[in-house]
Amino acid sequence: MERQVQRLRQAFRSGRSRPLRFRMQQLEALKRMVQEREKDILAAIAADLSKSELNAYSHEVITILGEIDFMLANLPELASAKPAKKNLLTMLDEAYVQPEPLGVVLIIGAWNYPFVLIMQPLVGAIAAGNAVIVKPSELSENTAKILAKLLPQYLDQDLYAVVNGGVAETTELLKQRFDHILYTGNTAVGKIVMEAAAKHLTPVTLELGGKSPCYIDRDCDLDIACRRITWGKYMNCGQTCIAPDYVLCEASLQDRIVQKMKETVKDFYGENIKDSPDYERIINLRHFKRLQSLLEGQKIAFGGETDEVTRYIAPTILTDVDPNSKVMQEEIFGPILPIVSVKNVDEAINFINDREKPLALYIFSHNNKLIKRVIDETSSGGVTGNDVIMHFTVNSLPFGGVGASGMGAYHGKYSFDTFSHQRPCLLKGLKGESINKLRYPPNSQSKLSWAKFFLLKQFNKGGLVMLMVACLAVVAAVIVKEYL
Ligand SMILES: NC(=O)c1ccc[n+]([C@@H]2O[C@H](COP(=O)([O-])OP(=O)(O)OC[C@H]3O[C@@H](n4cnc5c(N)ncnc54)[C@H](O)[C@@H]3O)[C@@H](O)[C@H]2O)c1
Ligand SMILES: CCCCCCCCCCCCCCCC=O
Repeated sequence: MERQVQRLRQAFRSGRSRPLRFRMQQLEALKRMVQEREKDILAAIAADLSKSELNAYSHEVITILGEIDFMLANLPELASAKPAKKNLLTMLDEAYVQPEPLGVVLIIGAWNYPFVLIMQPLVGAIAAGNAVIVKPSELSENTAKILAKLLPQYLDQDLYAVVNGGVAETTELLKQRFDHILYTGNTAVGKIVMEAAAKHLTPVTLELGGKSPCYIDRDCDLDIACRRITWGKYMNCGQTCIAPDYVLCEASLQDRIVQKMKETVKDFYGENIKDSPDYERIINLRHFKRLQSLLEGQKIAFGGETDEVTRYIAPTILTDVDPNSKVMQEEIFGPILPIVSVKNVDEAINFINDREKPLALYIFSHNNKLIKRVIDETSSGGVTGNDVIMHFTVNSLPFGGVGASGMGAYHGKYSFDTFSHQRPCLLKGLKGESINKLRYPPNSQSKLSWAKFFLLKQFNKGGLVMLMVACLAVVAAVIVKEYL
């Protein structure tokens, strides 16, 4: 591992990853890879997640092509130096912010969207000019293999590497020094990553999880709300970081919600859900049994059927759920939707604020003021109003968590910024030395007054005129002294 990281560091030190043209070429190659090897990529995702190739495309590939196109269109501007406002002392100088690559970065992906969760950060890391090691999840082994096979065929092999493996290999990798680590996965491992990074003062982006609440107001279109919640909850068999984890609503709405979601499930997946190509399966037996245990002691209003052989769990809704029951103590990350009754939106807000900050928050209401109030009085990684999941698809929005659901963000411009150092640059001339006497010792009250005047810029309109006059006098004096 150490030799591999050193090799990438040497390649980074060569400066080859910095020229804009090179970065664009690598991104264009990545796009070619996705397009030319689409069938292999879809087959790998499908095999890992028991997913149709249509869903593999719409859940993962489409996002990556969109991200690459965004970066190709915007990279020249993103990577350009940004002129900065100056103060009176530096008004004759050049001040700007220069984005620069961080160095060698590590991207650790998770199994539930195995292609997106490696490729989307990779696009940003390449765009920012870094060398990159990606470590796909060992649980989505087919996607991990295809990435290890294809990326070296399309990308510069000295600057971009794939390391496959599980806990042992990831642990070894985390002993190395990186210039940034973007980790996607559960909170417990997020702490391990952060602890390892701390040893090298490596900044981290932690894309974690949590229980994303979905509040349904009594004043809302229940048909549309239930259709959208059903889509986001049971997509990928509920194994989505920002899936609505549980519903909060007044008790009087519960039965109608169940009925409408039941009808929508039938509409989406047909009479025999098991036969639907659009309904996936649980990733492994460990998660299957974990999810089965969450059903124990619960009132199953809909679904609940399971098949261990195929790791099938039916779209399931639980009603009258006790907030202290097991299903409400951990991220569900499966096709089980608990409904917890609250008296009103005040109680919903308190319920949300009494728990860890979630990765996402959803509110359904006709009342936009209520939606904005819930947003203002709670916190979450992100929000979608009157829908679920969709904030993930807007790459002008930063995607990330807060508190226990993560730190940092990426997507679009935010990926570029995450993998860049925004370097402040001030270029001064060698003239105008007389003004610098203000800061040289010996200090004095007069110098201090001038310093306040030049640096604090606290003056009223009248002072503005005085300022202009004073500036002109100073500039004239400098010109006379320095140039004549
Ligand atoms: N915020 C996001 O963008 C996002 C996206 C997907 C998933 N998630 C969250 O991720 C979680 C599901 O992912 P998961 O954790 O089951 O995925 P996972 O099991 O694939 O693990 C994620 C990565 O961590 C590594 N890993 C696992 N255990 C480790 C250890 N002890 N030491 C070092 N590395 C280790 C794995 O090799 C893998 O690459 C959920 O909480 C979900 O909400 C978040
Ligand atoms: C024609 C409309 C197509 C809409 C496609 C919507 C795709 C949603 C993709 C969601 C991916 C969520 C990944 C979240 C990562 C956490 O698990």
